Amino acid sequence: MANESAELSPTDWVQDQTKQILETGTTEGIDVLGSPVVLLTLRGAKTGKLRYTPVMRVEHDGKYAVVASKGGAPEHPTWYYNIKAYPEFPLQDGTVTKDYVAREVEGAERAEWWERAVAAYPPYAEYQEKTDRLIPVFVLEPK
Ligand SMILES: C[C@H](OP(=O)(O)OC[C@@H](O)[C@@H](O)[C@@H](O)Cn1c2nc(=O)[nH]c(=O)c-2cc2ccc(O)cc21)C(=O)N[C@@H](CCC(=O)N[C@@H](CCC(=O)O)C(=O)O)C(=O)O
Repeated sequence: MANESAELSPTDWVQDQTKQILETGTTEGIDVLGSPVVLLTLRGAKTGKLRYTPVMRVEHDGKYAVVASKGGAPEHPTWYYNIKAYPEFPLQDGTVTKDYVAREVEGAERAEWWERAVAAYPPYAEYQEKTDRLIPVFVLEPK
């Protein structure tokens, strides 16, 4: 997977942040409202293309949560379907890239990780207020 080239987001600010990570070789120094970011490389559910997808960094005990918030929009980000289709993918945190397996979580496990996510990036709480869509949470465990 590493040698296949991946696509950048069509969204300018996301593309800019991804380019910075690729050029500097680290996610260090990339933030959204002061909170750190990690970089996923996901495979498109329909096209099979690799796609760089930055998300907020929510880490605990070597596991990560990935929150399909899309700013509280009424619909899931399309990358939600990419993870559902191809749940094994690399995550870059700082200069380290490792493979993880993602699992959508619910109930008490989701609540536990949602708390961690809001602690890492408080605007997630506002996003959930904005929509009656239950914002999906994936937990990523090292492969
Ligand atoms: C615009 C669209 O974006 P999206 O997948 O809906 O995701 C929207 C955003 O969530 C995405 O840009 C995130 O990276 C934004 N984002 C976060 N988004 C979040 O939802 N949560 C976060 O925590 C988050 C943090 C974050 C930090 C930094 C940063 O720069 C961006 C951040 C997109 O990229 N479309 C592409 C790809 C579409 C795609 O993935 N197609 C799939 C098919 C998908 C399907 O089955 O429908 C395929 O190729 O097969 C396109 O239209 O060409």
